[in-house]
Amino acid sequence: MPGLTVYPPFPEDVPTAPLLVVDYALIKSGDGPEKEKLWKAARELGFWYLKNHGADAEVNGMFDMGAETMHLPLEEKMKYEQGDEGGSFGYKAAGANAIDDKGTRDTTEFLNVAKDDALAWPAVAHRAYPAPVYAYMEGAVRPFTHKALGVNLTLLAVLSEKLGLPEGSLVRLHRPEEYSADASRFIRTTADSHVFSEEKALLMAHTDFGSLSFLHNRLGGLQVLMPGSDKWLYVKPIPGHAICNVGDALTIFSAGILRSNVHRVVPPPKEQCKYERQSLVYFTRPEDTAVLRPLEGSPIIAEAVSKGPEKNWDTGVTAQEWIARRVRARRLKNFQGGEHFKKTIAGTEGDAVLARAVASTY
Ligand SMILES: O=C(O)CCC(=O)C(=O)O
Ligand SMILES: [Fe+2]
Repeated sequence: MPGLTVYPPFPEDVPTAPLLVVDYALIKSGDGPEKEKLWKAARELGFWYLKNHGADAEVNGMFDMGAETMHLPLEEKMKYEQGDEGGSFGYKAAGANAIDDKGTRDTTEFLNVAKDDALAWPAVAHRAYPAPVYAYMEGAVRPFTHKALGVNLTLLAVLSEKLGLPEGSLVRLHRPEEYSADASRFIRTTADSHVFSEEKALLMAHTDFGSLSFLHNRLGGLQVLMPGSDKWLYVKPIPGHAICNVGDALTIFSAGILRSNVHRVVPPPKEQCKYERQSLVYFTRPEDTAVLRPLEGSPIIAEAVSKGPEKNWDTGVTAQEWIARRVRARRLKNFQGGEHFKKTIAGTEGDAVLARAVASTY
């Protein structure tokens, strides 16, 4: 069973990013200092560890589901490919995406299972998935979706309060029963594509499109671009600790107060690179129809808007449009040269930061 693989430990002599550790049990009990820690992490690095999240069993079930799916013949997985039109649910084959402005093919495959399909099952909300998704639906996919929703909505409520928004503002933009691009993603790169090199990104430098990501890593490879620098640092996986991060939508809703930080995935460090890398993430994204612009009713957001008039945070697009554009831009079939790629893929990080991040990768 995949869950039984024993990996070499993350090397001790590799520098790592200083993520704060937030205790979800304390957050749930309303602990003031812990909420303050989350607030600090979400503004400064935009990444933090989350312990005591209570989803370990569901995460393990999802790794089993994902491994079974990935071991299906390519021909079978291709029946569920996400396509080139900007839809992100379903399977994405290795090589379907560009990872840089030269149009280099990626080597990462993944499967995105929509929250809407998990919650609607046995009815279908959006589409069909490979058989293991259904075999694990009751045992892992639905329970993981529920746990991830619970965690992320709880964190959103705290961030909403800290932003000084009217009660429930952020949670109301993420109602589980409304359609959204929320999804559980299982990611795999095989060991033969891991030549240990920080120059070879498995997942290009990017920011996440949505609101909050709830990530589970067993091997290293994830790196964050340290704010205000050109320095990439590994995020060390810690058993039982999720890695959480802020995505573009929260940056826009808060007029830049919350940080959607640039990150990437490179081959796992040292001995770890001999192993297939698998990871699991739940993306919480705003409801499809939510318009991405700073939220009303918070004095500090209003102040951030007035202080930064050079940055127009009002995108004028819905969450659905924002995500579809960025997904579409990555597909190699839609590649129309470097300038077009950089323009269509851009998130909230600003052209200069992304250009620097991409340039320093390749
Ligand atoms: O695999 C990982 O560690 C990170 C994945 C990621 O950043 C993403 O899918 O957006
Ligand atoms: Fe990401």
